[in-house]
Amino acid sequence: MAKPISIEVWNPSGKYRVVSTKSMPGTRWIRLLTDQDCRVEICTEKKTILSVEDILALIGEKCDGLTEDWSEVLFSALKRAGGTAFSNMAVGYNNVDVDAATKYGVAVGNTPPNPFLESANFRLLQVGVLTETTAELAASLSLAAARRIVEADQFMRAGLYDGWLPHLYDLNHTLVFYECQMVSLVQHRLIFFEWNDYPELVLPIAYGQFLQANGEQPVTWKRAATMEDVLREADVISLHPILDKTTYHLINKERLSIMKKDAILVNCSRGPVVDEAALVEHLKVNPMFRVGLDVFEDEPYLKPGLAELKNAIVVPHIASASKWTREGMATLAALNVLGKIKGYPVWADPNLVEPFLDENSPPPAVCPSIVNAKQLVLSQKMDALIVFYVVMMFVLGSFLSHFLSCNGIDDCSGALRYQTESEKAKKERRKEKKREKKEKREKAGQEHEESKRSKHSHKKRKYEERKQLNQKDTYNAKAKAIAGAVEQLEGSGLTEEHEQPYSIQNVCDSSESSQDSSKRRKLVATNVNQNSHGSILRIRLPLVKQKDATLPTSMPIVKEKDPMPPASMPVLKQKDPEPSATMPTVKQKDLKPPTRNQTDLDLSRASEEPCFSGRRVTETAPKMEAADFPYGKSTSKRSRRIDEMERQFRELIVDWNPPPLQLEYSDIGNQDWLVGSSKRRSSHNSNMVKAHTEGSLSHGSSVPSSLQPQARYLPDFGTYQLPYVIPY
Ligand SMILES: O=C(O)[C@H](O)CO
Repeated sequence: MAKPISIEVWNPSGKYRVVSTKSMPGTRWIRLLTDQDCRVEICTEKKTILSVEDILALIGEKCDGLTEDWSEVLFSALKRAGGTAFSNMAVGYNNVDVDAATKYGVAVGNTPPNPFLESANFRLLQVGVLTETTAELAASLSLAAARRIVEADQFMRAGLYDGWLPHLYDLNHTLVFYECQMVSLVQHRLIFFEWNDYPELVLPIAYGQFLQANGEQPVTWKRAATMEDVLREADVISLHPILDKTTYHLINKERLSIMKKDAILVNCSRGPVVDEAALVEHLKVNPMFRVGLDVFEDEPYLKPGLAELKNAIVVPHIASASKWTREGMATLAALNVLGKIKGYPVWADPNLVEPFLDENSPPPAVCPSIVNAKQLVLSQKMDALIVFYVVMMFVLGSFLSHFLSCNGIDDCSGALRYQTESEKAKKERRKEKKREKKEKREKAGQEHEESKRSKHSHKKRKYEERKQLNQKDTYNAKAKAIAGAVEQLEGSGLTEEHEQPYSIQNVCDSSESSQDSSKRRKLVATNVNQNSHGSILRIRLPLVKQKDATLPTSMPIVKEKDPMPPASMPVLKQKDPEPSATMPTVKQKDLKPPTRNQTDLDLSRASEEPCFSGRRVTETAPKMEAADFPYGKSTSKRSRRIDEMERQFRELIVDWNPPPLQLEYSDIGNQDWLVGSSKRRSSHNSNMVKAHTEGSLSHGSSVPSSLQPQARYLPDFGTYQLPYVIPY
């Protein structure tokens, strides 16, 4: 039976029993535990190192957590007592059998920095609780060794100093740091000591960046390919590895032998990293070789002979010995235990310790650093800063993606896409509407001119119609070619656009159009579906002004109240009836040949235009039959009806050739009673006909076919004047 261990108890009625084998710096760690219903027992034994029996006695029969050097025996004892948490008050945990702890389901905490946790390198300047303090000591030992401070101190105490000498204790060294997370921070401290005037400092990139960021000239640095290279070249070597089987006796007899005879070796990591016995021998035969040691192979003991060597500086494992660091370590150790007892998740970024160390705010409800968290499958928790960072990256990513796509840049493939900015589209639409209104005004004026044009012979009109038909055919051919080219482009994926068009931007989109907006939407949808891969390519053809706007264009003109979907062909004015040879800007919907609804448009136009014989309609009709017409039976019926009417109109009126007349007397010109106010306008026509009639009479011949009566359009009445009027 082990003798009783002296303890002090905090919060005796606490639900959870937490034992500390040492009195740790500060009181915050105690408060954090007691606030969470923990009874805290602190060993007050004068012994620095407790025996296994002592610890077993401390554990007792019920213990929830504890801090001290630990092995299988202790972990099994802790397990038996119901304990699930252990924490080292140290970053290093070579004193802990982590596998045994894991076997007994006990979480092992440490006090970061922890270079071997995945998140350790998350932030460049993340320092943990020990880093800077350790760096300070490494730098101090380097400087002390380099400047022979301890020797100089002893020299003075021995009364040997009798005046200044030119070569007393001078030195010029290169610094090298081997395998450490703390390099940049060690160097940070070195800059604090203004060691950057040394000719060749071997430094990490991060330090150079740090200096530059602070407006300083980066010191030169280089990265050695092998450790041997470092050892051969360096004047000062500071060791900061963890201790495991790969770093045990890292510095041995052979490696010592390749180092410069006046090199400096510093060790603030773990004693067994250096073969201390070999070191003692090396120091003896190389009096200018110096060491600064914070840790020892048989700590707390020194290898025989070391204590007598003047070229060795030895300090009692004080690398972490600053108030802030040591109190911070105590806090982190306590929070590891508390977090496990409470079932908190594990902090995902253990080197980020500030949230735990801020005395003015409660620490996060997490375990700061559990080294066997993965093995125990403990859940992780990111700190708010990391979450914020991740969220921001996501938001920025989305924004960037949106920005790229809005600017026609495919962020995945890098391919360019046509622009789709709705702003641009709106502007275009506004322009289009203005243009359309202007056209309508012009047309209205042109229709007034129309009566003047009646002097055109039927032949000429037919010629013009044919010409227009040719133009239309040419246009259709070109439009087809363009559509083909566009299809190719679409196929190539170079110009694809992955959204529905905002509207169809041609005259049909006029605000004056009574076209039902839902129909417009339907049309959009239809066309979208027609697109094999769902992409839409928009190219707009420039509107070309007509030279003579009075004549019907070969392209359909959309009437205001046309209930049908917009024509697929754009308005093309006559000035340049051919489509532009340059790449036109036609919207994708504009690429189809005219469809049935265009016929309606044509017909409606024809019904206004006396010169419009209907032939064009007849000729266009077969094409339209073949055209893709997705609007259902009723519309086809209607079209057929219109076709029929058109045909009758043509047969009865347009193409009607009356039999030769024996004109005894004609009162054909005397139609004023019929047209009333249009008398003045029509009088010219009447007179003309009359003159011809009279001429015929005088020649006694039949009326030439060109003078055969025709239906005429009376624009003021919006109706036709038939060749023969039967008064009633
Ligand atoms: O590992 C550590 O944390 C240090 O060696 C303690 O000072």
